[in-house]
Amino acid sequence: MSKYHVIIPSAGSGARMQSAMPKQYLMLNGKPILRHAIEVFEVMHQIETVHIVVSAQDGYWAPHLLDGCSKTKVLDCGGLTRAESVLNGLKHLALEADANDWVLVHDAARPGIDQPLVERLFQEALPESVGAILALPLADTLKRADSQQQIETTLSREGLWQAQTPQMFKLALLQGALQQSLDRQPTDEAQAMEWLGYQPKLVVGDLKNMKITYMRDLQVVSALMQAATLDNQQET
Ligand SMILES: Nc1ccn([C@@H]2O[C@H](COP(=O)(O)OP(=O)(O)OP(=O)(O)O)[C@@H](O)[C@H]2O)c(=O)n1
Ligand SMILES: C[C@](O)(CO)[C@H](O)COP(=O)(O)O
Repeated sequence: MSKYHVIIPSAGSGARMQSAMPKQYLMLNGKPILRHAIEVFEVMHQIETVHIVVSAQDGYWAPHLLDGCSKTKVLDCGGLTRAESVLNGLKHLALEADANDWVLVHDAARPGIDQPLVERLFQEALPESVGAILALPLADTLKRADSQQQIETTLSREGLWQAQTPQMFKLALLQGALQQSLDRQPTDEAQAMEWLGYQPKLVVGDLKNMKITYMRDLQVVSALMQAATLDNQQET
């Protein structure tokens, strides 16, 4: 029976956020951003291990960030790119997990993940599928800008999705794909798999699982997460 492991890339500098510290350490709804995802995976019985990959240099990691966690370990093997951080985490995981285990890669900068979304990924990543990612079909019209930031053309949004995470693949397959494509800097795990000719499944995610990239995203994600919590409380 395949097991499920999680790698949380959390070694970025958050340059686009322009905050005093890397964005994954900023407080959101009462806890550091990186803590939200850790707590979701910690309580899921399907998840065997969680490894959070941090930068050995960022100086913000502190052991208390894993208080109360029993299956999460920190790896200070963050790389220069997200793909490198993920690959370094996979190399460590490969020392203790089976090649055929599933690994879910989830951005620390996506605190809005929740258990139903992860279980949707499990259910819809068909057994014969090579893997799957959470994603959202594009809702807005797409424009391409020229160098003057004027509209050059309108692009069809037919069939276009915005990738989210987790992105779930078999451990050895993903490690090999990232190893082979590192110099091409895949923007996500799925792209490394696509370059090998695979077609991972797209599973509908949620707006609250958006990536915190810019300062303005903090309020949006905070509000979406609080609204979801209220909805859950009203349903119970
Ligand atoms: N060398 C890197 C770069 C990014 N990440 C992680 O990958 C996730 C998504 O990346 P992104 O939003 O681009 O984060 P940053 O690279 O920190 O942001 P920026 O591009 O604005 O610097 C984040 O959780 C980030 O910490 C990582 O582990 N290692
Ligand atoms: C993996 C990802 O979050 C999917 O949308 C995205 O590719 C990360 O990109 P970033 O530039 O590292 O934020």
